[in-house]
Formats: sequence, C-alpha cells, structure tokens
Amino acid sequence: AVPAYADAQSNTGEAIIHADDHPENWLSYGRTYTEQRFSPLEDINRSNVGNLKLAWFYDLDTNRGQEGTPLVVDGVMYATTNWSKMKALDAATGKLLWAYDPRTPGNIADKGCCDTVNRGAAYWNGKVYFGTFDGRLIALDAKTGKLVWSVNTIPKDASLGQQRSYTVDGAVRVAKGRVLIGNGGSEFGARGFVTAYDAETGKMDWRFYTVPNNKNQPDHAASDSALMSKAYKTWSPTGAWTKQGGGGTVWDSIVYDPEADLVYLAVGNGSPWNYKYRSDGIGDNLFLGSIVAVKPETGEYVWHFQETPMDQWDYTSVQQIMTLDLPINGEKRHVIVHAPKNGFFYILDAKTGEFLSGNNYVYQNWAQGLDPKTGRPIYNPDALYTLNGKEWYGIPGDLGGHNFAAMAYSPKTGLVYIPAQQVPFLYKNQVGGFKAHPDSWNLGLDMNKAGLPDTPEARTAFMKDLKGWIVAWDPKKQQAAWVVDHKGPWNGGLLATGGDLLFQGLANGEFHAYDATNGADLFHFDAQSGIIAPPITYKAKGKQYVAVEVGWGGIYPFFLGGLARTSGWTVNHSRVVAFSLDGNAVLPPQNDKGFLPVKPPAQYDTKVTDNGYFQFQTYCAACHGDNAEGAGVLPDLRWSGSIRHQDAFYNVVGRGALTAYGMDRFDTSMKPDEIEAIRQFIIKRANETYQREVDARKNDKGIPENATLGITP
Ligand SMILES: O=C(O)c1cc(C(=O)O)c2c(n1)C(=O)C(=O)c1cc(C(=O)O)[nH]c1-2
Ligand SMILES: [Ca+2]
Repeated sequence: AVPAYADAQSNTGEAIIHADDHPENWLSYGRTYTEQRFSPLEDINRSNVGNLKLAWFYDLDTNRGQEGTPLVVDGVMYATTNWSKMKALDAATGKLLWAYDPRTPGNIADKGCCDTVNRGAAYWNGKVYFGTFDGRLIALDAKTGKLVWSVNTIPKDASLGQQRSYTVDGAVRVAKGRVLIGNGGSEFGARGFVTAYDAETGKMDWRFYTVPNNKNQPDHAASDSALMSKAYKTWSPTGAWTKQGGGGTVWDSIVYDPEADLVYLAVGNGSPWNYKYRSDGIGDNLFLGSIVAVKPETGEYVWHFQETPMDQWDYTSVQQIMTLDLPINGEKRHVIVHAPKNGFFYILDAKTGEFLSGNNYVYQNWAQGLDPKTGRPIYNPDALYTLNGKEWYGIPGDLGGHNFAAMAYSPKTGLVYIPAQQVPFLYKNQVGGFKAHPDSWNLGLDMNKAGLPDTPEARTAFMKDLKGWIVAWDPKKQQAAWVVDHKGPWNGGLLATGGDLLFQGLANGEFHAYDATNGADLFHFDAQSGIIAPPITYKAKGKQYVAVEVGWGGIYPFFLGGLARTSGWTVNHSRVVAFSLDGNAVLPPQNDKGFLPVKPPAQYDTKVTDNGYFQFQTYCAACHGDNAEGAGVLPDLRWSGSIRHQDAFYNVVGRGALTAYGMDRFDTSMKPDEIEAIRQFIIKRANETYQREVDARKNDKGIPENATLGITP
C-alpha cells in the first residue's frame, strides 16, 4: 500500500521545497529546508524601510524568554511561546483564532538548563506539531486547534530513575511524513536521541541515539550499528558517562535536506562536561559535538563530522545547519555551513560530510586552528583543563560564539549573517572527583568558580569581555565582510530579505533593519523588552509584514544575572509584534520598572553564608542569577518578601508553595539547614548590593539604566 505520507509529501513537503513559489507563507522553521531564513519578499526594502510602522501586537501570557519562530500558512500565524503554549493568530491583525495550552507542570522548569522556552512548530498536511518542555510531541488540527494526537517522546528507561533529565524546547521538523524531535538535558545527565514519528498517527518510526549504550548493547534503535562499530571505542568503558548518559542531546537543529535526501542531526555537548570524569580523559567521544547524517525513512547512519572531539567546554554543535550551493574551486558544491558554539565556521560537503574548509568567525583561544585536511581542532594545551588540572578562562565560553539565535543567508549578497557574541567562562574541575547532585546541573565543575566574585576588579574585567555583534561572513573567502556592533551579547536571530534588508531584535529591546549589503542601520523600533527570537516575514491579504516574538530570557540573563544588563535594562513584557509600511498600532507605555530594591533585614548569620553561596550556585543561580542578582526575568530574590522569614522561605524552596509558577521544591535535594543557609546568603547579598541598586535608579526613568553596576568607572 502507498503510505499516507507519500501523498502528504506531495503537498506540504513539495510546498516547503518550492517555498519561493508562495513566498507569502513561512512554512517551516528556517522558512525552507535550507534553513537560510531568506525571504524573496521585497515590498519592504531599503528605500522604504525607514517608514516601517507597528501594524499589530499580541500580548503573551508568559513573561519569560520567547525564542519562537512563528509559522505563517495562508494568513494564519502559529506561534509557540514559553511554557510550550501555542497561539494561532490572524496574521493580518494579530487577532487570536485559537490557543492551546498543554499544561506543562510548573515543577519541571528546573529539569532543563535554560528557561522554559520553545523555538517553534512544524506544519504538515493540515496539522501543526510542537514539543512540550515535559517531553511530549503534540499534533493539533491547524484549523481548530483541537488535539489530534500526543505522544511522550521520553521512554521511561532513558531517565534511569532520577539520574537523568530530559526536556524539549527545540522546534520540531517534518520531512517525508515524519515528525522529528530531539531533547535537552546534557547539563544534568542525559543520553541524547532523536525520534521520528508518523505525522498522521503519532506512531514511532525510528530512534537514533547520539552516544553509545553504556554496556555497548543494542538499543534496538537505528543507531545500533554505528554506535557499536564506530562510537563505543571512542569512550572509556568506565567513565561517569556510563551513569550520566554521556550527553549529545540534539536540542536545536535537525534538518532535512531534499537535495542530498538526508536528515542532519546537530549533536550537543558531553554529560558531564568534565572530560576527565566523563570518559577518564580517553577518546574523542563520538558523536558529541558532531553533525550526523541519517536517512529520513529509517534513521540509518550515513556520515558524521565531529567539530569538537573531547568536548569539555559545552561546545555543542547543535547550532543551525544551513545548506547552500557555493562555487568552490570553480565547481558548484552543495554544502552545509555551520557556526557552532566553538567559534569556527565550517563548510562541509552535504552529501558526504567531507570537510572543505573552516575558519574562526569570532575570537577564540582554545585552538591554534583547524587541521586543513581533516578539520580537527589543534588544541591549545592550556584549554584542556580537565587533563592539566588548571583553571581555564575560555573564549568562547559555554554560551558559545553563536547560540540558538538563528543566522540568515542572502543569495543576493552571498553573505551569511551570524548573531555572534563573546561570553567567556571560567572552567575549573569539581574538587574531589565527580559528584552528581539531584535536581541540579552536574557538570563535574567547581560551581563556586562558575560565578564571579563581587569585586569591582573582577566585574570590570569580565564586563570588558562581554560583546555582541552581527558578523556578515563571506563563505567563499571564509572571512568577515563587515560587522555591526551591539552593546552586549544575547541578541535575537536574523532574517534576510529580497528587499536587501537584514532584520534583528536586540537584547536592549530595539528592533532593527539593516542594509544587507553594508550593515547601515535603516530603522529601529523600541519593543520595550529584550528580543532573542528571530524575525520572519510573510504576506497576509496581499501586504508584507515582518514579525518577531519579544521577551527577554533564555540562559544568559538567567545565569549571568546582574551582569546580563550589559545591553541596558529591560523588563520582560512578552508579545508578538508585527510591522508593515502602513501600520498604525502603538504600544502602551512601559510603566513597569521591574523588581525594585527593598531594604533587606539587617542581620544574617555569617557562619553559614559561605555554604549558602555554594548551595545557591549549585541549585539556584542557573535561574535566579549568579551571586543572587537577578536580570529582570524571574524574581530577584534579594528583594523577595520570602527571605524575611525562615518558614516562608522554606515553604517556597523546600515545600514548593510556588510550583505552579515554575519554582520546584528542593526538599529532596537539600536539607532544611542548607535551605536556611541559602536564605542567610541572599540576605547578605541584599545588604551588600542594596545601596548601589538604589543609586543606579536615581535617574528620570527610575530604572537601572547604568550598565556599569558594581564596576569601576
Ligand atoms: O546540553 C543540553 O542539553 C542543552 C540544552 C539546551 C536547551 O534545551 O535549551 C541549551 C543548552 N544545552 C546550552 O548549552 C545552551 O547554551 C542553551 C541556551 C539555551 C537557551 O534557550 O537560552 N538553551 C540551551
Ligand atoms: Ca549544553
């Protein structure tokens, strides 16, 4: 019999392949299967973009990070938001058509590293598909929003009791009638895998694990033979990976390439990060930090290319996989271009994975370069901190030279536009060997060192190293053509258009249009809240719109806390905004000043504050900010009423009074006196920083507009 998807492929699949025949739609995550994020629409162009106006806005009901790429199909926008919610909007007016809330439980927030974000949906044959933070894959009827099917994508045996943690926030993709979905969790303990489900029925089709089975046994999965014949021997048989899972989560990019007829899996970092503890300092640890190509129908392995062997820096290769046709040595080649966290720009042959060339697209200090034949990094020995036992101030750090924010390519300029950044990280081995904590990050690193001391010297030095910019990269020359500097890191993804424009939202809440040929700034709009999502463009009722999700969040403000204010202060007000040339909508004024400093209790117990700091950095900092300074998304605990009473604090942190809002309970991982030590530490930090936070607000706006908080002028 003809499988159901054969027909569907001739509808949606062909439509995605021939997206330029109907440029009014934005049918899949990267618009086309090439993930170039280039739209041929040109009604909005360099000559008129200065007149761009807000056409409509739609307020979201989740004030956390928004990372979604909305889809647009025949005048309907499908936007996924934080907490894995789906909104179907009239793309011309922003009017809500239907909404779907999968009711992701609040206590799951701390099972993932980086905010309860969602990067987007897939569309196929009248249905929309998206993943939920608690691991479900959901199919809805695109017209009505009614549930068609839902499956749990995390099998019980994957989590080994409490040892491992899985969450889903990446955009799902569809190819040849199969929905492809990965997951995250390598900061905790996870063994990465990708699963394909039948788009019509939700029946599981194939699964590919990205790192070996800890006993080198078959998983009865598509990955069995590649893992047993190629990957297992690149791991020590006794490292901590055998319990923690090894990592390799595919949490962002999964791309179908119709030209090569392959699916590329973009594989993440090691779990735990510490290579010495993870794999006894032995082997390359395949397929960590790799692109793996598999067959769409079966998941069968075809080729792999490893960008970061022996990963110990959280150098995921999950970043966006883009395919291009490039002339190389006078010959047209179908290639993958890739700018992973490790700071190098790779060009690979898409059909074979052959390394063609590579060069660093940001400053980096961990490698002397790439071997020109094999593409293997030539390590700086100092960077191998797990082997040499020394501290390592790594650039890029764990957030990478480029993270999830999408890049774009314009076939008109021949440039790849990368939202680049510099966020260093101090790597240091966990003292006394690997010790896993339940309900927390398990990196094998010294969490006391993962943060910054609150001294003007340390903050000033670190602040100088925080950078964010667009690099317009010429892939033919493997070098930068030009750059646009921003105030700091963690800006939104990019969109390139036929109007020779480049659109990007910034961490400081500004939405910009640049000239795609030279980076000249042609338009900006104050969206009032940090933007980290990538824009899209489409036509509705014959008119071109540019739209983007607004909402500050993700791991940078969560973990960096106070220092994430480098780009300026914004209060999270999450929305979808859409622009057109004749728009006349106006945002209401932003009156919210965020969490205001409240004079803290004067007394605290200095005997326990050191332990409080350690517990805070281990369990709390990843969401509430390094050294207990918030960055405007989640409550700034220094000013929280609950720190005033031991019981009130224990009710929240120990007993879970706020689980519905995303604050898990920690009485299974910490003892009451450890939780009390955290409270004492937060009171200490509130006292240390109260006056400078008050002083920083002594301005017209009453917001901490001075990004130099706590640093020497
Ligand atoms: O190793 C993983 O499993 C994993 C998962 C995720 C995620 O699911 O969002 C991120 C990361 N790692 C990561 O390293 C990272 O920098 C990151 C940033 C973000 C974000 O959305 O802000 N997620 C993730
Ligand atoms: Ca990671």
